[in-house]
Amino acid sequence: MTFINTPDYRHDTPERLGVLLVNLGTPDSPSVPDVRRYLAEFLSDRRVVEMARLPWMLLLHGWILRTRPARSAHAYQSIWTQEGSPLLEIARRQATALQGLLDARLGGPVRVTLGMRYGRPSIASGLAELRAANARRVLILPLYPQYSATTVGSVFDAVARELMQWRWLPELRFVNQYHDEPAYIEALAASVRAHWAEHGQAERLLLSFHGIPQDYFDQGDPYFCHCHKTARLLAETLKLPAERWALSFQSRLGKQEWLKPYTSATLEDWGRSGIKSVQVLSPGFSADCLETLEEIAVENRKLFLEAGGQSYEYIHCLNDKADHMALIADLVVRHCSGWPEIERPAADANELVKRAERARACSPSG
Ligand SMILES: C=CC1=C(C)c2cc3[nH]c(cc4nc(cc5[nH]c(cc1n2)c(C)c5CCC(=O)O)C(CCC(=O)O)=C4C)c(C)c3C=C
Ligand SMILES: [Fe+2]
Ligand SMILES: [Fe+2]
Repeated sequence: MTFINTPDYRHDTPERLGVLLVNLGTPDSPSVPDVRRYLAEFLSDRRVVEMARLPWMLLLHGWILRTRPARSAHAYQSIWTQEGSPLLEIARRQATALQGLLDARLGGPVRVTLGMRYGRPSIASGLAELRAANARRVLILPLYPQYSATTVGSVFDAVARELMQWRWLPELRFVNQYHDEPAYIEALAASVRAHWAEHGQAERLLLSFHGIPQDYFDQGDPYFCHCHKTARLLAETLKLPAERWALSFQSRLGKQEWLKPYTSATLEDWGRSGIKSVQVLSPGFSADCLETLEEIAVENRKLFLEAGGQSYEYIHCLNDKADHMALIADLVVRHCSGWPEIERPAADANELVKRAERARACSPSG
């Protein structure tokens, strides 16, 4: 076997714990060629599109990648900022905040890096940074609260594919989901309450999650159930009666049936049936992105107002809010329990040096 990614860890420097924060990823720029490249990578993922390969590749390259990039690029241009794509910029802020929290709590033995499932910085580059930091233990933390094979499963594939090329593997742990974590539900509830304190309460609260094809759920993907549990716990925490809120699924693509009810249809129904004011939250997105800033905040607003609604407010994702990042830091600490960086933090910095010295005795160069 040829290992492409050598040389490996070092014997002579203190060991660290690495945290790879992962999110979906975004194009390098909102230009049509960059969006096409991004969509080609994303939509070639077998976890995302389960259709038989040959017909899907013909459809993808023969039609979708010739038509969709222009439309998607236009949408990306509308949300792009000086800092670039909101998803990536927020992910960077999240990584910085998490590093700060873990440093304050553990005194410095943890290195946080970022890896995007599609586009850059890649999962491979994030793992390489962790290896360069001598992170012998690694926690993979996909920032998807609800598990789906299309997202979390796909992150696993990318990590495994990269590590197949390493000779010296890290110890590895993986966060699968955190859809019912009390601190996550409480952070969502706090963001809704803060919005209510400033703007008052609308007639209805819509909890809109990214959809997946219905067929994936029928075959066993637990995503639908995770979304429902998150929504129920949030409504209970907010003490919202059933008639004041609903759950829906957005971002449908293609002609097949996706999870229902659709966000767009729900908002149109509400507008037509005399509901005047709504607030919309997307609890499944840990960071604002195209799907919230354009599809929810702009497109769906238009649908509701055209159907007769009068007031439409979008409540932002948790992004790098303090309570959100504190819960992520807590997830890290709990998932890494038993590992030395967590169990014997700052007070034992000397111990780390001593261990590095002991290890040097058996390194080829030592
Ligand atoms: C076949 C398609 C798709 C599945 C299944 C899917 C699942 C899924 N996606 C997210 C989160 C995000 N998706 C985003 C954008 C996006 N999603 C799809 C397709 C599927 N997603 C496409 C083609 C796009 C690109 C934009 C477009 O052309 O419409 C984003 C935003 C990325 C950004 O750059 O801002 C996120 C985030 C989840 C959580 C999910 C399943 C649970
Ligand atoms: Fe998506
Ligand atoms: Fe979308």
